[in-house]
Amino acid sequence: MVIKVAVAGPRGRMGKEAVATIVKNTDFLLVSVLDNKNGEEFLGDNIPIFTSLEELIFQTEPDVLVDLTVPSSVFEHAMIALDNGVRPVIGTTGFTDLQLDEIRNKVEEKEIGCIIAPNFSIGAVLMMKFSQMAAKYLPNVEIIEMHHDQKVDAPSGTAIKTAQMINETRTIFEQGHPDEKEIMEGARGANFSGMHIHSVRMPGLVAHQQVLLSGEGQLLTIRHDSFDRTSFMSGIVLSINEIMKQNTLIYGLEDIIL
Ligand SMILES: NC(=O)C1=CN([C@@H]2O[C@H](COP(=O)(O)OP(=O)(O)OC[C@H]3O[C@@H](n4cnc5c(N)ncnc54)[C@H](O)[C@@H]3O)[C@@H](O)[C@H]2O)C=CC1
Ligand SMILES: O=C(O)C1=N[C@H](C(=O)O)C[C@H](O)C1
Repeated sequence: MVIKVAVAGPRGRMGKEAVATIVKNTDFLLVSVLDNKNGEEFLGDNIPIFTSLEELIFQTEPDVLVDLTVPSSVFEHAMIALDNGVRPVIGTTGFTDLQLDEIRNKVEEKEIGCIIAPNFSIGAVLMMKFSQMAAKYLPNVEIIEMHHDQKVDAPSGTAIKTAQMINETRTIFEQGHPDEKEIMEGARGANFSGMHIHSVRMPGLVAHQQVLLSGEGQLLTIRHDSFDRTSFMSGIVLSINEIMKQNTLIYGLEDIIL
């Protein structure tokens, strides 16, 4: 069966790459795209562009909505898709915990699958998993994520997910000196259960993260680099195929890849 796919954010950095990947894949049919800044009626020769998700769903009946937009619209897209029986595959980051809970509840109510993948690249998923394993033995953790300077959310979705996974194996404690004081605000980064997350934004970067884990007299560094957005595409293909078989919320690809 060919899977009918719609893409939200088709003209963004990730959206363009995803559209090209989906069009090339003979298991998928790109039926429509959702963009907030329209001007034309079609993307390429014949893919209709919509500015209303409800209208897109009504007219083109996708099985899956791939969302690669912005933190301020992704939650609404996910809820509309689920309410209309369309399975979301979400790469957009910047969800709040409350929004994640609401999506989880909606997925349970509707009994259709939804994937939220903070990072679609296999290397990044392995970096998160290895960091989770290592933190059990080396519980002093600092996460340094580095991205291009057009990114609107900080910390990155990958850094938050890494910290959440580490939190499952690391005994919670406040790192650093008990009397530590920031002379300049933000010097120690964000604090997640006592471990710290630092966000770097610079032109020329794509998506990079290193996790520093230390113990007595030793430091382990686990690093992943995405040099190109093609690194995310196999995860998007896997997610579109997988979500057709699922009826729960999958948050992070580690549960379906590893
Ligand atoms: N999960 C993953 O592996 C990855 C996730 N991302 C995330 O994907 C998202 C997009 O990243 P980029 O492509 O770099 O951003 P971008 O800014 O290049 O693209 C976003 C696109 O969404 C469009 N857009 C904004 N609001 C919209 C709406 N309401 N409806 C439809 N389209 C809308 C914009 O016009 C823009 O073309 C970000 O949240 C980023 O963090 C990025 C790379 C990998
Ligand atoms: O905005 C990006 O570029 C990326 N966003 C995701 C995140 O916030 O973790 C995934 C990847 O790091 C690229």
